[in-house]
Amino acid sequence: MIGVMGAGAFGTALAISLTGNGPVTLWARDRTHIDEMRIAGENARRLPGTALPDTLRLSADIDELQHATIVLLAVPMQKLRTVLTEYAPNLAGKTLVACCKGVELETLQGPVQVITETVPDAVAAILTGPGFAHDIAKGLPTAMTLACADALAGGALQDRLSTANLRLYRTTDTIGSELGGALKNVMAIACGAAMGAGLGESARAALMTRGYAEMQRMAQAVGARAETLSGLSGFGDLTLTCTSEQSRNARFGLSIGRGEDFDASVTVEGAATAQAVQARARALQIDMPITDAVCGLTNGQLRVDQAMNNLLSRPLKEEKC
Ligand SMILES: NC(=O)C1=CN([C@@H]2O[C@H](COP(=O)(O)OP(=O)(O)OC[C@H]3O[C@@H](n4cnc5c(N)ncnc54)[C@H](O)[C@@H]3O)[C@@H](O)[C@H]2O)C=CC1
Ligand SMILES: O=C(CO)COP(=O)(O)O
Repeated sequence: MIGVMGAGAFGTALAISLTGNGPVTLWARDRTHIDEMRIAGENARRLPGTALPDTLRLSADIDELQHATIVLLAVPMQKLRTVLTEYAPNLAGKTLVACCKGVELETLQGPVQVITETVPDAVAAILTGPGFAHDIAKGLPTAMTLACADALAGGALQDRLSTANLRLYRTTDTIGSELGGALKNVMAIACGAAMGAGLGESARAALMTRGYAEMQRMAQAVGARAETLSGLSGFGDLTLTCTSEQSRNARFGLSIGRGEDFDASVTVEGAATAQAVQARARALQIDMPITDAVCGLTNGQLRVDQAMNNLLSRPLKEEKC
């Protein structure tokens, strides 16, 4: 049995998709939400419009994941440690697959390291890459990355979690995979802000490309493989997120560019991640000007015109990572 913790958009979409492979239990901490989903036959709060399969088990009782060998962790990055710490006794010895994208603000760690610290005897993996919850829930064709440092366990997970429409590629590079997914959200905020402020598609292409150079710089400084960043979890997800208004990070950026308010209850991973990455980049003396710009935009210290001016007035340089 596969367990999914977190009945948000992504957890629900993965749970729907995986029911074709065998028994799945979707767990949420909020019993009222579970009852609502049982009555409505859909997750109206987070994934309206897609029916939940009859075979999908819904539960607010963590003991129902007792027989799950694999548990997907589909909660926001900044909540991952709290959830894992609370339920560590229930999760010991299982294969835990992070489905979140980001860097923890307090520790500057990614999801795999957070799993390893909180549930030391678990096998830790991450599922990341270009895929919107709504697309996956509808069964549209999607390809993503499954990263696990243990190659054997990663191969087994790839088999268990791939479906007819969700094609997983495996890697042992967990650091590169999680950084790609975390950093693309920062770049999506930058791209959204540029589009919202009317700076144009050429500016967006420049931000995506130089943003990708920043992603490569940071990833390689912390031991990731360059090829991982050029794959689905890096370049693939950067492309999707920076060019689609389905992305909440891009929409958040758009609202900044347009000077509009944004619903604070929407999960936007890139804002906290930008601050965490900036702190890590400073400690490692890595130049990340677009990340700096996003920090300034999201903490209200910079307007879009000031942020763009900072980027444009940097010394001219040779094009490289
Ligand atoms: N929505 C999407 O298209 C995709 C999302 N992701 C990633 O998945 C992660 C989750 O995102 P979504 O599901 O979209 O967000 P969401 O906002 O739809 O859902 C988050 C869920 O986490 C639950 N949650 C929050 N704190 C919790 C806690 N302490 N204990 C238990 N549950 C808690 C919330 O109740 C909510 O149901 C993010 O890191 C996101 O980047 C990755 C790929 C696609
Ligand atoms: O990560 C995603 C698609 O791969 C979803 O992006 P948002 O979190 O910006 O909506």
